[in-house]
Amino acid sequence: MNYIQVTIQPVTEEQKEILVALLSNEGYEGFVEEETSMKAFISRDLFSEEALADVLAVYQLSYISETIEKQNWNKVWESNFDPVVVNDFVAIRADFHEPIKDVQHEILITPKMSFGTGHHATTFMMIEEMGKLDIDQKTVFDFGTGTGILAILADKLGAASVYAIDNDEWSIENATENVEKNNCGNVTLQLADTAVTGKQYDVILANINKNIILSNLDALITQLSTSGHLLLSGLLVEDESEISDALKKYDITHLTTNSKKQWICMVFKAKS
Ligand SMILES: C[S@@+](CC[C@H](N)C(=O)[O-])C[C@H]1O[C@@H](n2cnc3c(N)ncnc32)[C@H](O)[C@@H]1O
Repeated sequence: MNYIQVTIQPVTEEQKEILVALLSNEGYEGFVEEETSMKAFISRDLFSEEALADVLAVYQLSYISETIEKQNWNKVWESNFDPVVVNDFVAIRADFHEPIKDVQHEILITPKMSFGTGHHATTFMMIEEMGKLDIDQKTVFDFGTGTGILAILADKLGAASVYAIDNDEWSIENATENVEKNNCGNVTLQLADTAVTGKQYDVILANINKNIILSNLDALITQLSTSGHLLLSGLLVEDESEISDALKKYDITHLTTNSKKQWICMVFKAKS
């Protein structure tokens, strides 16, 4: 499958954060941020000049686009992938990096076309919040697994089982490789595009975006076990009130909202 690489330049740090959110909603799957520019990738059949122009019109930005092959895409990722360390809790690296010392958990990721290397503020905050939960022997659902990073961490934190889904075939392929690389025997991966699974979970992780979270909210809440935790991200600061309003009709307590750059991570607990 061919991809379209869109290069946007010049672009500020703040604009990059917002553009990642807006372009994700349009089907863009990967982003590489450089000093004054960013690259965004989308499969050719989803690319629309009109939709891109609408998003970029917000900041009156210009772009160039080119068709690229899959293997070039991977090289772009690899050359841009530096290890990420989340406090002394988790280090995320590729196997071509040196091992990272003095962290509780190391996660190996082959950075292909999937989102989830720890570089993004949303993944970083989800990892931080997972570190505050007791996941040992718990059942976990990871909605929108990307590279599988959060599912892998849940397994390393002792989860009894982790069910992780993504609607992107490349992500499932990449997550499968990463789950194997990290010897995570309790993770099950599935290609799926809805949070409806018909099962209950002690911990539900959803780092996606506002629209997908809102359209799956009912399933996310009703599948949460008594006293279970729900972690939501992929949300911008301005999305918080809409999510809070949508959750008012459910028996769930809002514990915290953390923020990093323009992004937030919201933590909820089901009532007992
Ligand atoms: C922001 S990434 C998060 C990846 C990873 N969980 C992390 O925290 O870094 C969101 C992921 O959700 C997937 N996704 C988007 N819409 C989805 C849907 N309707 N059903 C399942 N997965 C979806 C995307 O393909 C992408 O891999």
